[in-house]
Amino acid sequence: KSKSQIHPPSPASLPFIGHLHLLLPIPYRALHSLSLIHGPIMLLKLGQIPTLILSSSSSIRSMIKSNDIAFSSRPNLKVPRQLVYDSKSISFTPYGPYWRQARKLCVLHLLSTKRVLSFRPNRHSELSIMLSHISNHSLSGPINLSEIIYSFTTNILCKVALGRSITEESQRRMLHDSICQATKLFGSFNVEDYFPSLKWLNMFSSLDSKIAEIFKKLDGFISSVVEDHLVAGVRDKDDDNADLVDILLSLQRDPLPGEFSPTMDEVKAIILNMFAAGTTTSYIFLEWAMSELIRNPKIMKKLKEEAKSVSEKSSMVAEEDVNKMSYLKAVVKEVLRLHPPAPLLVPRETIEDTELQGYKIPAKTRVIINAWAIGRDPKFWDAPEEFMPERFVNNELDFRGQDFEFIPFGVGRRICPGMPFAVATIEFALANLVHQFDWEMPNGLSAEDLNMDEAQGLIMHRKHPLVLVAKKPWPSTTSPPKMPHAITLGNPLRATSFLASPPIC
Ligand code: HEM
Repeated sequence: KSKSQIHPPSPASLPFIGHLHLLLPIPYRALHSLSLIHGPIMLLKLGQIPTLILSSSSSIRSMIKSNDIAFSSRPNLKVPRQLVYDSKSISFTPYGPYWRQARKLCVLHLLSTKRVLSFRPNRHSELSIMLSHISNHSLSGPINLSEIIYSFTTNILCKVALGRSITEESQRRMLHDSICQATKLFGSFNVEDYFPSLKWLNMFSSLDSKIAEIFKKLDGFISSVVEDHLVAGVRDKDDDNADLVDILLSLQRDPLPGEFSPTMDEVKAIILNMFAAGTTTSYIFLEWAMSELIRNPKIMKKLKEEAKSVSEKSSMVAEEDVNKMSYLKAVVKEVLRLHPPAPLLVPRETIEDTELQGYKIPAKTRVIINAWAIGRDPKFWDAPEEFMPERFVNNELDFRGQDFEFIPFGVGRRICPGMPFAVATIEFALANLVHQFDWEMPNGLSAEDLNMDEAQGLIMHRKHPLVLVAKKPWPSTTSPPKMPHAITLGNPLRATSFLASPPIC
Protein backbone atom coordinates (compact mmCIF):
# COMPACT_ATOMS: atom_id res chain seq x y z
CA LYS A 1 0.00 0.00 0.00
CA SER A 2 1.32 3.47 -0.78
CA LYS A 3 1.38 5.90 2.15
CA SER A 4 -1.37 8.05 0.60
CA GLN A 5 -3.77 5.14 0.95
CA ILE A 6 -3.07 4.54 4.62
CA HIS A 7 -4.01 6.41 7.72
CA PRO A 8 -1.48 7.83 10.19
CA PRO A 9 -0.41 5.50 13.02
CA SER A 10 -2.78 4.92 15.92
CA PRO A 11 -2.30 3.38 19.37
CA ALA A 12 -4.46 0.41 20.38
CA SER A 13 -7.98 1.58 21.18
CA LEU A 14 -10.80 0.43 23.42
CA PRO A 15 -14.22 -0.52 22.09
CA PHE A 16 -16.70 2.37 22.01
CA ILE A 17 -14.57 5.10 23.62
CA GLY A 18 -11.65 4.64 21.19
CA HIS A 19 -8.68 6.57 22.53
CA LEU A 20 -10.52 9.00 24.80
CA HIS A 21 -9.05 7.48 27.97
CA LEU A 22 -5.54 8.21 26.67
CA LEU A 23 -6.04 11.99 27.00
CA LEU A 24 -5.94 11.86 30.80
CA PRO A 25 -4.99 13.49 33.08
CA ILE A 26 -3.73 16.54 31.15
CA PRO A 27 -4.44 16.33 27.40
CA TYR A 28 -1.38 18.17 25.99
CA ARG A 29 0.98 16.19 28.24
CA ALA A 30 -0.75 12.89 27.49
CA LEU A 31 -0.73 13.58 23.72
CA HIS A 32 2.94 14.48 23.91
CA SER A 33 3.78 11.15 25.60
CA LEU A 34 1.77 9.27 22.96
CA SER A 35 3.53 11.10 20.12
CA LEU A 36 6.90 9.93 21.48
CA ILE A 37 5.74 6.35 20.89
CA HIS A 38 3.56 6.63 17.79
CA GLY A 39 5.10 9.57 15.99
CA PRO A 40 4.34 13.25 15.40
CA ILE A 41 1.40 12.52 13.09
CA MET A 42 -1.14 10.33 14.87
CA LEU A 43 -4.74 9.43 14.24
CA LEU A 44 -6.89 8.95 17.32
CA LYS A 45 -10.51 8.04 17.58
CA LEU A 46 -11.94 10.20 20.32
CA GLY A 47 -15.30 8.58 20.91
CA GLN A 48 -16.78 8.56 17.39
CA ILE A 49 -14.57 11.37 16.06
CA PRO A 50 -11.41 10.75 13.99
CA THR A 51 -8.84 13.22 15.30
CA LEU A 52 -5.46 13.98 13.79
CA ILE A 53 -2.78 14.98 16.31
CA LEU A 54 0.19 16.99 15.03
CA SER A 55 3.17 17.26 17.38
CA SER A 56 6.20 18.31 15.34
CA SER A 57 7.39 21.32 13.39
CA SER A 58 7.82 19.21 10.24
CA SER A 59 4.17 18.08 10.35
CA ILE A 60 3.08 21.73 10.71
CA ARG A 61 5.36 22.78 7.85
CA SER A 62 3.77 20.12 5.61
CA MET A 63 0.29 21.20 6.66
CA ILE A 64 0.91 24.87 5.85
CA LYS A 65 2.96 24.36 2.71
CA SER A 66 0.86 21.65 1.11
CA ASN A 67 -2.72 22.63 1.87
CA ASP A 68 -3.29 25.33 4.50
CA ILE A 69 -6.92 25.96 3.47
CA ALA A 70 -7.91 22.31 3.86
CA PHE A 71 -6.88 22.52 7.55
CA SER A 72 -8.44 25.91 8.26
CA SER A 73 -11.94 25.23 9.49
CA ARG A 74 -13.19 24.73 13.04
CA PRO A 75 -15.38 21.88 14.29
CA ASN A 76 -18.94 22.63 15.32
CA LEU A 77 -18.56 22.23 19.09
CA LYS A 78 -21.29 22.36 21.68
CA VAL A 79 -19.92 24.97 24.09
CA PRO A 80 -19.08 27.70 21.51
CA ARG A 81 -22.39 26.99 19.76
CA GLN A 82 -24.43 27.57 22.90
CA LEU A 83 -22.22 30.14 24.56
CA VAL A 84 -21.05 32.30 21.68
CA TYR A 85 -24.19 32.94 19.63
CA ASP A 86 -24.14 29.84 17.42
CA SER A 87 -20.33 29.88 17.07
CA LYS A 88 -20.35 33.29 15.43
CA SER A 89 -17.08 34.30 17.08
CA ILE A 90 -14.06 34.55 14.79
CA SER A 91 -12.28 31.87 16.81
CA PHE A 92 -14.94 29.19 16.44
CA THR A 93 -16.75 29.95 13.22
CA PRO A 94 -16.04 27.64 10.25
CA TYR A 95 -13.77 28.80 7.43
CA GLY A 96 -15.79 30.86 4.92
CA PRO A 97 -16.98 34.36 3.95
CA TYR A 98 -18.36 35.26 7.41
CA TRP A 99 -15.08 34.32 9.13
CA ARG A 100 -13.07 36.30 6.52
CA GLN A 101 -15.19 39.46 6.85
CA ALA A 102 -15.41 39.45 10.63
CA ARG A 103 -11.68 38.85 11.02
CA LYS A 104 -10.80 41.55 8.48
CA LEU A 105 -13.00 44.05 10.28
CA CYS A 106 -11.42 43.40 13.69
CA VAL A 107 -7.92 43.60 12.26
CA LEU A 108 -8.67 46.87 10.48
CA HIS A 109 -10.34 48.62 13.40
CA LEU A 110 -8.72 47.09 16.47
CA LEU A 111 -5.80 44.76 15.94
CA SER A 112 -3.61 46.16 13.14
CA THR A 113 -0.17 47.49 14.07
CA LYS A 114 -1.34 51.03 13.28
CA ARG A 115 -4.43 50.78 15.50
CA VAL A 116 -2.44 49.14 18.29
CA LEU A 117 0.03 52.03 18.20
CA SER A 118 -2.84 54.51 18.48
CA PHE A 119 -3.89 52.86 21.78
CA ARG A 120 -0.59 53.78 23.43
CA PRO A 121 -2.15 56.46 25.73
CA ASN A 122 -4.69 53.89 26.96
CA ARG A 123 -2.00 51.36 27.75
CA HIS A 124 0.00 54.04 29.52
CA SER A 125 -2.87 55.18 31.72
CA GLU A 126 -3.99 51.63 32.60
CA LEU A 127 -0.44 50.59 33.39
CA SER A 128 0.02 53.63 35.64
CA ILE A 129 -3.15 52.70 37.49
CA MET A 130 -1.89 49.14 37.98
CA LEU A 131 1.56 50.23 39.19
CA SER A 132 0.03 52.81 41.47
CA HIS A 133 -2.31 50.19 42.92
CA ILE A 134 0.57 47.80 43.60
CA SER A 135 2.59 50.60 45.12
CA ASN A 136 -0.26 51.74 47.38
CA HIS A 137 -0.82 48.24 48.70
CA SER A 138 2.71 46.95 48.80
CA LEU A 139 3.17 47.95 52.43
CA SER A 140 0.10 46.01 53.59
CA GLY A 141 1.68 42.64 52.77
CA PRO A 142 1.37 40.14 49.92
CA ILE A 143 -0.73 41.11 46.93
CA ASN A 144 -2.77 38.93 44.63
CA LEU A 145 -0.92 39.79 41.45
CA SER A 146 -3.20 37.56 39.33
CA GLU A 147 -6.23 39.72 40.18
CA ILE A 148 -4.37 42.95 39.60
CA ILE A 149 -3.05 41.83 36.22
CA TYR A 150 -6.49 40.62 35.19
CA SER A 151 -7.97 44.06 35.91
CA PHE A 152 -5.22 45.65 33.86
CA THR A 153 -5.66 43.50 30.72
CA THR A 154 -9.46 43.72 31.00
CA ASN A 155 -9.51 47.48 31.32
CA ILE A 156 -7.24 48.06 28.33
CA LEU A 157 -9.38 45.86 26.12
CA CYS A 158 -12.64 47.33 27.43
CA LYS A 159 -11.46 50.90 26.91
CA VAL A 160 -10.29 50.50 23.33
CA ALA A 161 -12.79 47.95 22.03
CA LEU A 162 -15.90 48.61 24.11
CA GLY A 163 -15.37 52.26 24.99
CA ARG A 164 -15.77 51.75 28.75
CA SER A 165 -13.89 50.72 31.88
CA ILE A 166 -15.02 48.14 34.37
CA THR A 167 -15.59 50.32 37.39
CA GLU A 168 -17.26 47.91 39.79
CA GLU A 169 -15.42 45.18 41.62
CA SER A 170 -18.52 42.94 41.49
CA GLN A 171 -18.77 43.26 37.70
CA ARG A 172 -15.06 42.65 37.23
CA ARG A 173 -15.28 39.52 39.36
CA MET A 174 -18.40 38.31 37.57
CA LEU A 175 -16.67 38.68 34.18
CA HIS A 176 -13.51 37.03 35.40
CA ASP A 177 -15.36 34.10 36.91
CA SER A 178 -17.64 33.68 33.89
CA ILE A 179 -14.76 33.71 31.40
CA CYS A 180 -12.80 31.27 33.59
CA GLN A 181 -15.78 28.93 33.81
CA ALA A 182 -16.35 29.25 30.07
CA THR A 183 -12.73 28.39 29.19
CA LYS A 184 -12.94 25.43 31.55
CA LEU A 185 -16.07 24.23 29.74
CA PHE A 186 -14.41 24.73 26.33
CA GLY A 187 -11.71 22.28 27.38
CA SER A 188 -13.87 19.84 29.31
CA PHE A 189 -15.34 16.59 28.06
CA ASN A 190 -18.93 16.58 26.87
CA VAL A 191 -20.76 13.66 25.31
CA GLU A 192 -22.08 15.48 22.25
CA ASP A 193 -18.70 16.56 20.86
CA TYR A 194 -17.32 13.02 20.92
CA PHE A 195 -20.45 10.88 20.51
CA PRO A 196 -22.79 12.88 18.25
CA SER A 197 -25.21 9.96 18.03
CA LEU A 198 -25.57 9.99 21.83
CA LYS A 199 -26.52 13.66 22.03
CA TRP A 200 -29.68 12.70 23.89
CA LEU A 201 -27.52 11.74 26.89
CA ASN A 202 -27.11 15.46 27.51
CA MET A 203 -30.39 15.43 29.32
CA PHE A 204 -28.68 13.55 32.14
CA SER A 205 -25.88 16.06 32.53
CA SER A 206 -25.80 19.50 34.09
CA LEU A 207 -23.80 20.95 31.19
CA ASP A 208 -26.72 22.69 29.46
CA SER A 209 -27.74 24.49 32.64
CA LYS A 210 -24.12 25.50 33.35
CA ILE A 211 -23.74 26.91 29.84
CA ALA A 212 -27.07 28.72 30.13
CA GLU A 213 -26.03 30.30 33.42
CA ILE A 214 -22.71 31.61 32.05
CA PHE A 215 -24.40 32.74 28.83
CA LYS A 216 -26.93 34.76 30.81
CA LYS A 217 -24.17 36.66 32.61
CA LEU A 218 -21.94 37.29 29.59
CA ASP A 219 -24.85 38.16 27.33
CA GLY A 220 -26.10 40.57 30.02
CA PHE A 221 -22.76 42.34 30.02
CA ILE A 222 -22.42 42.48 26.21
CA SER A 223 -26.05 43.62 25.84
CA SER A 224 -25.42 46.45 28.31
CA VAL A 225 -22.37 47.55 26.27
CA VAL A 226 -24.48 47.57 23.10
CA GLU A 227 -27.32 49.37 24.87
CA ASP A 228 -24.95 52.07 26.18
CA HIS A 229 -23.76 52.72 22.64
CA LEU A 230 -27.30 52.88 21.27
CA VAL A 231 -28.40 55.28 24.00
CA ALA A 232 -25.34 57.54 23.62
CA GLY A 233 -25.70 57.46 19.81
CA VAL A 234 -23.64 55.13 17.65
CA ARG A 235 -20.61 56.89 16.18
CA ASP A 236 -20.09 56.62 12.45
CA LYS A 237 -17.51 54.07 11.39
CA ASP A 238 -15.34 56.83 9.94
CA ASP A 239 -15.34 58.82 13.20
CA ASP A 240 -11.84 58.78 14.74
CA ASN A 241 -13.34 58.18 18.18
CA ALA A 242 -15.46 55.22 17.12
CA ASP A 243 -14.70 52.02 19.03
CA LEU A 244 -15.24 48.50 17.72
CA VAL A 245 -18.81 48.39 19.04
CA ASP A 246 -19.66 51.66 17.22
CA ILE A 247 -18.21 50.24 14.02
CA LEU A 248 -20.12 46.97 14.22
CA LEU A 249 -23.38 48.75 15.07
CA SER A 250 -22.96 51.35 12.34
CA LEU A 251 -22.35 48.61 9.76
CA GLN A 252 -25.53 46.98 10.97
CA ARG A 253 -27.54 50.22 10.92
CA ASP A 254 -26.34 51.53 7.56
CA PRO A 255 -25.47 48.47 5.48
CA LEU A 256 -23.56 49.33 2.31
CA PRO A 257 -24.03 47.23 -0.81
CA GLY A 258 -21.44 44.47 -0.88
CA GLU A 259 -20.14 45.36 2.61
CA PHE A 260 -20.29 43.17 5.69
CA SER A 261 -23.40 43.90 7.75
CA PRO A 262 -23.50 41.79 10.93
CA THR A 263 -26.70 40.67 12.63
CA MET A 264 -27.10 41.60 16.32
CA ASP A 265 -25.99 38.11 17.39
CA GLU A 266 -22.90 38.44 15.19
CA VAL A 267 -22.13 41.88 16.71
CA LYS A 268 -22.38 40.37 20.19
CA ALA A 269 -20.33 37.29 19.26
CA ILE A 270 -17.50 39.41 17.86
CA ILE A 271 -17.48 41.68 20.94
CA LEU A 272 -17.47 38.71 23.29
CA ASN A 273 -14.70 37.06 21.26
CA MET A 274 -12.46 40.13 21.46
CA PHE A 275 -13.18 40.50 25.15
CA ALA A 276 -12.50 36.86 26.06
CA ALA A 277 -9.51 36.28 23.74
CA GLY A 278 -7.98 39.65 24.45
CA THR A 279 -8.13 39.64 28.23
CA THR A 280 -7.42 36.07 29.32
CA THR A 281 -4.41 35.21 27.15
CA SER A 282 -2.40 38.33 28.02
CA TYR A 283 -3.21 37.98 31.69
CA ILE A 284 -2.18 34.32 31.69
CA PHE A 285 1.06 35.21 29.96
CA LEU A 286 1.91 37.85 32.61
CA GLU A 287 1.12 35.43 35.45
CA TRP A 288 3.52 32.81 34.03
CA ALA A 289 6.16 35.43 33.23
CA MET A 290 6.20 36.73 36.80
CA SER A 291 6.17 33.16 38.14
CA GLU A 292 9.23 32.20 36.08
CA LEU A 293 11.05 35.40 36.99
CA ILE A 294 10.51 34.93 40.71
CA ARG A 295 11.92 31.40 40.38
CA ASN A 296 14.88 32.66 38.39
CA PRO A 297 16.31 35.65 40.29
CA LYS A 298 19.36 36.04 38.02
CA ILE A 299 17.10 36.44 35.00
CA MET A 300 14.88 38.87 36.92
CA LYS A 301 17.98 40.90 37.84
CA LYS A 302 19.28 40.99 34.28
CA LEU A 303 15.89 42.12 33.01
CA LYS A 304 15.68 44.79 35.72
CA GLU A 305 19.08 46.12 34.72
CA GLU A 306 18.02 46.31 31.09
CA ALA A 307 14.83 48.16 32.10
CA LYS A 308 16.87 50.58 34.19
CA SER A 309 19.30 51.21 31.38
CA VAL A 310 16.59 52.18 28.88
CA SER A 311 14.51 54.23 31.31
CA GLU A 312 17.47 56.21 32.68
CA LYS A 313 16.09 58.18 35.64
CA SER A 314 12.44 57.94 34.75
CA SER A 315 10.23 55.92 37.09
CA MET A 316 8.54 54.21 34.16
CA VAL A 317 9.88 52.43 31.07
CA ALA A 318 8.22 54.32 28.23
CA GLU A 319 6.55 52.19 25.59
CA GLU A 320 8.79 53.55 22.85
CA ASP A 321 11.80 52.33 24.84
CA VAL A 322 10.52 48.79 25.10
CA ASN A 323 11.79 48.10 21.59
CA LYS A 324 15.33 48.70 22.83
CA MET A 325 14.95 45.86 25.34
CA SER A 326 16.25 42.82 23.49
CA TYR A 327 16.52 40.72 26.65
CA LEU A 328 12.88 41.47 27.50
CA LYS A 329 11.90 40.14 24.08
CA ALA A 330 13.91 36.98 24.74
CA VAL A 331 12.17 36.53 28.12
CA VAL A 332 8.75 36.99 26.51
CA LYS A 333 9.53 34.34 23.90
CA GLU A 334 10.83 31.90 26.48
CA VAL A 335 7.67 32.29 28.60
CA LEU A 336 5.53 31.67 25.50
CA ARG A 337 7.60 28.60 24.61
CA LEU A 338 7.23 26.97 28.03
CA HIS A 339 3.75 28.25 28.87
CA PRO A 340 1.79 28.78 25.66
CA PRO A 341 -1.58 30.11 26.93
CA ALA A 342 -3.35 27.90 24.35
CA PRO A 343 -1.23 24.71 24.44
CA LEU A 344 -3.37 22.87 21.87
CA LEU A 345 -4.21 26.08 19.95
CA VAL A 346 -7.90 26.02 18.96
CA PRO A 347 -9.21 22.76 17.42
CA ARG A 348 -9.44 22.65 13.64
CA GLU A 349 -11.32 20.54 11.12
CA THR A 350 -10.42 19.56 7.56
CA ILE A 351 -12.66 21.06 4.90
CA GLU A 352 -11.99 18.42 2.23
CA ASP A 353 -10.10 15.16 1.67
CA THR A 354 -6.41 15.96 1.76
CA GLU A 355 -2.96 14.46 2.32
CA LEU A 356 -0.29 15.10 4.89
CA GLN A 357 3.21 13.72 4.44
CA GLY A 358 1.65 11.06 2.23
CA TYR A 359 -1.07 10.05 4.70
CA LYS A 360 -4.68 10.17 3.63
CA ILE A 361 -6.74 12.63 5.72
CA PRO A 362 -10.49 12.61 5.02
CA ALA A 363 -12.72 15.70 5.12
CA LYS A 364 -14.26 16.49 8.55
CA THR A 365 -11.29 15.09 10.47
CA ARG A 366 -10.74 17.04 13.70
CA VAL A 367 -7.18 18.37 13.96
CA ILE A 368 -5.33 19.14 17.19
CA ILE A 369 -1.96 20.88 17.07
CA ASN A 370 0.17 20.33 20.16
CA ALA A 371 2.07 23.64 20.36
CA TRP A 372 3.11 22.77 23.90
CA ALA A 373 4.93 19.63 22.68
CA ILE A 374 6.46 21.40 19.67
CA GLY A 375 7.98 24.01 22.01
CA ARG A 376 9.67 21.20 23.94
CA ASP A 377 10.91 19.02 21.09
CA PRO A 378 14.46 18.01 22.12
CA LYS A 379 15.38 17.70 18.43
CA PHE A 380 15.12 21.43 18.28
CA TRP A 381 15.47 22.80 21.82
CA ASP A 382 18.42 22.17 24.17
CA ALA A 383 17.34 21.45 27.76
CA PRO A 384 13.71 22.02 26.72
CA GLU A 385 12.26 22.03 30.23
CA GLU A 386 14.57 24.78 31.45
CA PHE A 387 13.67 28.45 31.50
CA MET A 388 16.55 29.96 29.50
CA PRO A 389 15.75 33.23 27.70
CA GLU A 390 19.35 33.23 26.47
CA ARG A 391 18.34 30.70 23.81
CA PHE A 392 16.49 33.55 22.06
CA VAL A 393 19.31 36.10 22.35
CA ASN A 394 20.88 36.79 18.93
CA ASN A 395 18.37 34.37 17.48
CA GLU A 396 15.93 35.44 14.78
CA LEU A 397 13.41 32.75 15.71
CA ASP A 398 10.01 34.34 16.13
CA PHE A 399 6.39 33.51 16.92
CA ARG A 400 4.89 35.29 13.91
CA GLY A 401 3.98 32.05 12.13
CA GLN A 402 7.05 31.53 9.92
CA ASP A 403 9.02 29.36 12.37
CA PHE A 404 7.07 26.16 12.85
CA GLU A 405 9.18 25.14 15.86
CA PHE A 406 7.63 27.93 17.90
CA ILE A 407 3.90 28.55 17.40
CA PRO A 408 2.31 29.95 20.60
CA PHE A 409 0.06 32.18 18.44
CA GLY A 410 -0.77 29.39 15.97
CA VAL A 411 -0.05 29.23 12.25
CA GLY A 412 -1.51 29.75 8.80
CA ARG A 413 -4.79 31.41 8.01
CA ARG A 414 -6.09 30.92 11.55
CA ILE A 415 -3.06 32.43 13.27
CA CYS A 416 -3.95 34.76 16.14
CA PRO A 417 -4.88 38.19 14.72
CA GLY A 418 -4.43 39.74 18.18
CA MET A 419 -0.66 39.23 18.26
CA PRO A 420 0.38 42.91 17.81
CA PHE A 421 -2.19 43.95 20.43
CA ALA A 422 -1.01 41.28 22.87
CA VAL A 423 2.71 41.87 22.36
CA ALA A 424 2.39 45.63 22.91
CA THR A 425 0.50 45.03 26.17
CA ILE A 426 2.61 42.26 27.66
CA GLU A 427 6.03 43.68 26.84
CA PHE A 428 5.14 47.11 28.24
CA ALA A 429 3.59 45.64 31.39
CA LEU A 430 6.36 43.15 32.08
CA ALA A 431 9.12 45.74 31.61
CA ASN A 432 7.48 48.00 34.17
CA LEU A 433 6.48 45.36 36.71
CA VAL A 434 10.10 44.30 36.86
CA HIS A 435 11.49 47.83 36.73
CA GLN A 436 9.34 49.34 39.44
CA PHE A 437 9.40 46.70 42.18
CA ASP A 438 11.55 44.12 43.85
CA TRP A 439 9.46 40.98 43.99
CA GLU A 440 9.57 38.36 46.72
CA MET A 441 7.66 35.30 47.84
CA PRO A 442 5.21 35.91 50.71
CA ASN A 443 5.56 34.76 54.32
CA GLY A 444 9.26 33.97 54.04
CA LEU A 445 8.64 31.21 51.49
CA SER A 446 11.41 30.48 49.01
CA ALA A 447 10.97 30.63 45.24
CA GLU A 448 11.14 26.83 45.03
CA ASP A 449 7.91 26.74 47.06
CA LEU A 450 6.01 28.49 44.29
CA ASN A 451 3.32 26.13 43.06
CA MET A 452 3.52 25.96 39.24
CA ASP A 453 0.51 23.65 38.69
CA GLU A 454 -1.51 24.27 35.56
CA ALA A 455 -5.29 24.44 35.48
CA GLN A 456 -7.09 22.39 32.86
CA GLY A 457 -9.08 23.77 29.98
CA LEU A 458 -8.60 25.22 26.51
CA ILE A 459 -6.37 27.83 28.11
CA MET A 460 -3.40 26.91 30.30
CA HIS A 461 -3.40 29.28 33.25
CA ARG A 462 -1.95 28.91 36.71
CA LYS A 463 -4.02 26.65 38.91
CA HIS A 464 -3.47 28.94 41.88
CA PRO A 465 -3.35 32.72 41.85
CA LEU A 466 0.07 34.30 42.00
CA VAL A 467 0.58 36.00 45.35
CA LEU A 468 3.78 37.99 45.80
CA VAL A 469 5.30 40.77 47.85
CA ALA A 470 6.26 43.96 45.99
CA LYS A 471 9.10 45.80 47.72
CA LYS A 472 11.20 48.96 47.59
CA PRO A 473 9.07 50.36 44.85
CA TRP A 474 10.72 53.69 44.33
CA PRO A 475 14.35 54.82 44.28
CA SER A 476 14.75 57.65 46.82
CA THR A 477 15.25 60.24 44.06
CA THR A 478 11.99 59.56 42.25
CA SER A 479 8.37 59.26 43.25
CA PRO A 480 5.65 56.87 42.09
CA PRO A 481 3.44 57.97 39.21
CA LYS A 482 0.35 59.59 40.71
CA MET A 483 -2.78 58.35 39.08
CA PRO A 484 -6.42 58.68 40.08
CA HIS A 485 -8.07 55.45 41.17
CA ALA A 486 -10.36 55.01 38.22
CA ILE A 487 -10.91 51.35 39.00
CA THR A 488 -11.65 49.37 42.09
CA LEU A 489 -9.59 46.28 42.58
CA GLY A 490 -10.03 43.36 44.92
CA ASN A 491 -8.93 43.81 48.49
CA PRO A 492 -5.23 42.92 48.34
CA LEU A 493 -5.23 41.90 52.01
CA ARG A 494 -7.35 38.93 51.08
CA ALA A 495 -4.28 37.66 49.34
CA THR A 496 -2.51 36.76 52.57
CA SER A 497 -4.46 33.52 52.80
CA PHE A 498 -4.35 32.73 49.10
CA LEU A 499 -1.66 30.08 49.15
CA ALA A 500 -4.02 27.86 51.07
CA SER A 501 -7.20 29.01 49.37
CA PRO A 502 -8.94 27.39 46.38
CA PRO A 503 -7.97 28.54 42.88
CA ILE A 504 -9.79 31.54 41.41
CA CYS A 505 -10.71 29.59 38.27
C1 HEM B 1 -0.40 36.32 24.67
C2 HEM B 1 -1.52 36.55 24.05
C3 HEM B 1 -2.20 35.65 23.05
C4 HEM B 1 -1.92 34.36 22.68
C5 HEM B 1 -0.77 33.47 23.16
C6 HEM B 1 -2.91 33.96 21.69
C7 HEM B 1 -2.94 32.73 21.08
C8 HEM B 1 -3.88 32.36 20.12
C9 HEM B 1 -3.91 31.07 19.48
C10 HEM B 1 -2.95 29.93 19.74
C11 HEM B 1 -4.94 31.07 18.59
C12 HEM B 1 -5.37 29.92 17.67
C13 HEM B 1 -4.52 29.96 16.42
C14 HEM B 1 -4.68 28.79 15.50
O1 HEM B 1 -5.71 28.11 15.49
O2 HEM B 1 -3.72 28.53 14.75
C15 HEM B 1 -5.57 32.36 18.69
C16 HEM B 1 -6.66 32.76 17.94
C17 HEM B 1 -7.27 33.98 18.09
N1 HEM B 1 -6.89 35.02 18.90
FE1 HEM B 1 -5.28 35.06 20.11
N2 HEM B 1 -3.77 35.01 21.49
C18 HEM B 1 -3.38 36.07 22.28
C19 HEM B 1 -3.97 37.31 22.36
C20 HEM B 1 -5.06 37.72 21.63
C21 HEM B 1 -5.65 39.03 21.68
C22 HEM B 1 -5.11 40.20 22.52
C23 HEM B 1 -6.73 39.02 20.84
C24 HEM B 1 -7.71 40.11 20.52
C25 HEM B 1 -7.90 41.22 21.18
C26 HEM B 1 -6.81 37.69 20.26
C27 HEM B 1 -7.76 37.27 19.36
C28 HEM B 1 -7.78 36.05 18.73
C29 HEM B 1 -8.78 35.65 17.76
C30 HEM B 1 -9.96 36.49 17.29
C31 HEM B 1 -8.46 34.34 17.35
C32 HEM B 1 -9.20 33.47 16.33
C33 HEM B 1 -8.51 33.54 14.98
C34 HEM B 1 -9.21 32.71 13.91
O3 HEM B 1 -9.78 31.65 14.22
O4 HEM B 1 -9.18 33.14 12.75
N3 HEM B 1 -5.78 36.94 20.76
N4 HEM B 1 -4.90 33.14 19.62
